[in-house]
Amino acid sequence: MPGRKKNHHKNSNRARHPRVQQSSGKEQQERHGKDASDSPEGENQEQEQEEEQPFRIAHSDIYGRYLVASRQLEAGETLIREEPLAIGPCVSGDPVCLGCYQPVSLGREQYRCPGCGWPLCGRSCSGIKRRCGHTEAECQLYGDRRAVAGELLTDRAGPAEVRDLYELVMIVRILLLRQHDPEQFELIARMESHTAERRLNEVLWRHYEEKVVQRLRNAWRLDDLDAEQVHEVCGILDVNCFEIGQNGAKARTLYPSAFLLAHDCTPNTAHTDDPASFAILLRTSRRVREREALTLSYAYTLQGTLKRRAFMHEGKLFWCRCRRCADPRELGTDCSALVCATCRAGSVRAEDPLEQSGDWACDRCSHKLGAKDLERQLDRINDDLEAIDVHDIPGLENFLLRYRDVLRPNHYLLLSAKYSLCQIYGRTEGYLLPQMSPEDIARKETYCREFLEIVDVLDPGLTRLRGLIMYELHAPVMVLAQSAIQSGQISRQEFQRRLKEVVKLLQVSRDILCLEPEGSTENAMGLAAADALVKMGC
Ligand SMILES: C[S@@+](CC[C@H](N)C(=O)[O-])C[C@H]1O[C@@H](n2cnc3c(N)ncnc32)[C@H](O)[C@@H]1O
Repeated sequence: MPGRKKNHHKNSNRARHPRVQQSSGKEQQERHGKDASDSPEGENQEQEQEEEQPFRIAHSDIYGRYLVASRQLEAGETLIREEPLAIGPCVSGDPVCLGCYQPVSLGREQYRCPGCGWPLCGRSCSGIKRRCGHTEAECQLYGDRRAVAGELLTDRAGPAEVRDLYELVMIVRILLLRQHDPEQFELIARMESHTAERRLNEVLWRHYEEKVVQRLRNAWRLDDLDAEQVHEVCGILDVNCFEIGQNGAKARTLYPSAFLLAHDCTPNTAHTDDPASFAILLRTSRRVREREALTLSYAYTLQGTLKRRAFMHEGKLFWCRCRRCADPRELGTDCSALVCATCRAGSVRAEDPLEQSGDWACDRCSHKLGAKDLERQLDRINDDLEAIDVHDIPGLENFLLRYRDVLRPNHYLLLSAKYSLCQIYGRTEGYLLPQMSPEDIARKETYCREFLEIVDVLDPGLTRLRGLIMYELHAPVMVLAQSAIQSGQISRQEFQRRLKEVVKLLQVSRDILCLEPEGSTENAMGLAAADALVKMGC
């Protein structure tokens, strides 16, 4: 889930988000799943005051600590706006500037920090000597270890080496906080790390022992390193980090209270981040009942149950058992179903989706498939999709054709291709709207509608995906309506009906996308929607 701004005071995080209240002892004992409309007992005056706050902390055996709505919340209410306690590059093979997290190259021409040799976007990067960027303390530490840090980052370094070096940055930053800002460090140290469970996973534990603890101790000569504490920090990062970034920047962040949100595969909040301060802006995406858990999705919502659950289990150490995960049809979307390879008529779905390694079965014949085989098949199809250039319209169309007899139409891999097509039809040379045939325009409209139907169920309300797809949909509806009225194919009345739909699509996408931070691509689309409405006289 995740700038450059004036130095923020260490207390600013706490000042800029609503005060988080602890819930009553009674509520802390409450298990998740209890009817959210139950009225809390033992309400007192103090609690009445708390009603002013949009949320408070509760506790359950399943979620641990989590946030609940302290009153009914309407869609679009701001819940949290807070700056990160810690920020650093994501764990990937892509080098970024340590100040602003924009991509950099590792070639000779790339500007480097004179102090430590790490690549920076330029000497005027706004993140230099800033708390949310490349600090003096970090520069000195790396500078003293040039031979094991910055100097290895050349264009001869492979992606694994680059990844390993960048992975250390945020860990080192948190360890530096321990010395330079113990109060902030303490807030991070209180986050869930799942260290005991992680220790049982030999592969994972060895990775962090070799790539992090031993490297920092032996190569980086951080002699006073407490190995347990480093493992704890690694766990905290894996469990609590948001991946953020706008306009090409990519960073991971820890926030003082947003980390408390529980996961749900159809969440009731949406968030974005401010490109200048890296602050998270968290809002309700739909109406939330009093005492309902506030949730966000830790995984990409438009993935199948098998993948989402595996992701959560691997990184966050829990098996999701939400309503969507428990339903073989994923709330009616069927976005994990396959076409039966035996009878070619039935649909293959998980017999019990909460049983990760259980069988998948056809609803028409006796065909069954083990989850492992299915995973391998899906991985192969996914590799095929990944191999297609994001602007390759014929390639993506061909992908849809190739797999239409293998995957059900709403399967998440087909949806992923359709989503790309929704965005590139009308924006790619050769397929700009005036260049497109009526058939291609109608195809864009169909993909947008199919995608929107699923997003309405899986990521409903004021969510970025809905805003984006509605903006994409308005154009083909408008163009086709205009050509249909001009050629006399539709009546004036039908034309008016279609125009009304265009206005509605633009209004909703404007309302959603204008919530995105200024300067972001999404916000620009929101402004374009607003502009189009003005031109239409609305
Ligand atoms: C980012 S932390 C959330 C805060 C955490 N509950 C705490 O007390 O610090 C993520 C962890 O919360 C728990 N969690 C969140 N959502 C959950 C869910 N839907 N089911 C089970 N556990 C969940 C898991 O232990 C997960 O690793």
